[in-house]
Amino acid sequence: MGLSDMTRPLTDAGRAGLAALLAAPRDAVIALDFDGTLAPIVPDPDRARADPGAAPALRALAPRVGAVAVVTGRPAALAVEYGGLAGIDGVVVLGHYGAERWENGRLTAPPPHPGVAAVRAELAERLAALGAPEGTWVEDKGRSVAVHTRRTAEPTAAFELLRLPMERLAAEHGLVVEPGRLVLELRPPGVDKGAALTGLLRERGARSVLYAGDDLGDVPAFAAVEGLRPQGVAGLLVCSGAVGDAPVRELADRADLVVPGPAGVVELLVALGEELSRPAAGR
Ligand SMILES: O=P(O)(O)OC[C@H]1O[C@H](O[C@H]2O[C@H](CO)[C@@H](O)[C@H](O)[C@H]2O)[C@H](O)[C@@H](O)[C@@H]1O
Repeated sequence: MGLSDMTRPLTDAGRAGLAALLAAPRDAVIALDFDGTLAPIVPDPDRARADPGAAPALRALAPRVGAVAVVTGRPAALAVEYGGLAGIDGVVVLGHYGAERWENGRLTAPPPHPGVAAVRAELAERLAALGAPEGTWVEDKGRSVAVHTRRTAEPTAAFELLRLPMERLAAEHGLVVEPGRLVLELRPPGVDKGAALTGLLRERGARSVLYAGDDLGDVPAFAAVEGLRPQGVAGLLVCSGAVGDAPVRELADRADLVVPGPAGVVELLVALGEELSRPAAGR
């Protein structure tokens, strides 16, 4: 297939990022968000699965680059399961915004934050008292709890109704709210995808990075890539423009390339794999 017009960056910085990745792939990290980037958005988070082309594309890329990483708000083990990543050598999964790390079948994680248990105990009563509309659904993620409004009759209105009260509840217990696509996640502070990505890039001595994301939780990773460019790490920022929902404007505006959802991300990954499998000078 090769790099088509759809998979070519539109900015000078993005073209420089892609050129650096192709010239020295072993010095490159390819890092991807999960929901909305590798997996299409669906109403029930338990049913989210990576695009069928994602795992084969990552399997082809992993031996050719410095690292392939999935950087997600999901528990790392769930992203491994829903992504079909278990048997792919060289994939690192940074879960819970970087609090967890899965690599070679091993999960490392800090002890749970006590505020999560406190919020868990109070949440149902608080939501009822706030008049949370029917369809409001709580995802218990172990290290955090996420309040989803996608399945209510008016998801955006429900999200706005709950946003401030959830911020207050989180603060009462030393947590923060991570807003996402029709979801308010109450989670421990001190981690974000920017710090998680930067740590991995430093660990691998990366000289280039491709990062693809679709949601507000990916903004710190975009900012990290932008901040590393002047330090000599070339970066290609890809926005997975959600199919169905409007794309997150902040990401689309900062991206070097916008692709149509997970199918577009997979098309890009496949094209990169093919490009890297061709014999080329210097590789
Ligand atoms: O960092 P990510 O991998 O993008 O995870 C962010 C959140 O994704 C999930 O919620 C989103 O996807 C769901 C399934 O498609 C969708 O129903 C929901 O509306 C989206 O917000 C996940 O459920 C959350 O726990 C993650 O934090």
